[in-house]
Amino acid sequence: MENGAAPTAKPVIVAIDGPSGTGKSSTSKAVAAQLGLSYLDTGAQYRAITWWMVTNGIDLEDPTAIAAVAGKPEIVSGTDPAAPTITVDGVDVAGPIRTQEVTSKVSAVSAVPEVRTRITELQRSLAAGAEQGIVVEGRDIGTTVLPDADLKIFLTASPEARAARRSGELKGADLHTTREALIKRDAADSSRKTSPLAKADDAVEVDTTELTLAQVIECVVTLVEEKRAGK
Ligand SMILES: Nc1ncnc2c1ncn2[C@@H]1O[C@H](COP(=O)(O)OP(=O)(O)OP(=O)(O)O)[C@@H](O)[C@H]1O
Ligand SMILES: Nc1ccn([C@H]2C[C@H](O)[C@@H](COP(=O)(O)O)O2)c(=O)n1
Repeated sequence: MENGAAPTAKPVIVAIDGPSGTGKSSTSKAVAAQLGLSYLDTGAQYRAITWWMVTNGIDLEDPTAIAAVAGKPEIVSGTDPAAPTITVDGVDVAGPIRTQEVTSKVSAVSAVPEVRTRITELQRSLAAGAEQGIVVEGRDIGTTVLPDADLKIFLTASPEARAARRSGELKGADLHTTREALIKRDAADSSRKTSPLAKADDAVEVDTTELTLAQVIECVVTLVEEKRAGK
């Protein structure tokens, strides 16, 4: 190098999409931490705006009512993979956005185009500001939010494996009920008109059904490293 400075790696943008319980959050966080990248959980942003709507008594059966207030809450995501944060109007909502009530309503709110436009702007701005690069996980990252991402991954797993993982988290939750709820949410997320859950044509599909989390992380780290090496 002319000035003697070490060459700096170009920021890398990684998009990880897939249905619920395929391991997007666990994988993305670990890959980002291992590679020194930022991390963005876009589902948390949709959950945060849903939490705000529930808290403020917005009629979630009425897309026009949702659209009218979509610009009101200020949503801030912290992108350190070791300690990701999410606030709404300065309130830490990391816990409240994981309640059953929010989970059951988030698909309806996230289907409203004005909500998606708002949240997509936030996501693009965070990705553009990530100095080392970022791992962004969600449903439409490779197709809509960051179509020029350096690497796109689409995680899948059987409904049975996903339900077993979720039941393990929700101590004692009934496997059948959990499986049905996952399938219902996936159907809603895949069938909405605006940027549905979908695999980008140029995404690498990884079926995690028979893989441990450690194996999935290793697989994605290798794919990012190969991409960075120009392979
Ligand atoms: N390959 C795997 N094998 C076993 N368990 C896994 C695997 N990947 C993830 N898990 C576990 O499954 C659960 C769900 O994973 P995670 O939250 O990462 O999925 P997700 O795709 O982000 O789900 P959602 O979209 O609903 O947020 C977690 O408890 C996680 O530890
Ligand atoms: N890019 C995204 C991310 C999430 N959503 C919606 C659809 C999901 O059911 C919901 C919650 O996501 P999770 O926390 O389970 O990852 O948010 C979306 O529409 N687009």
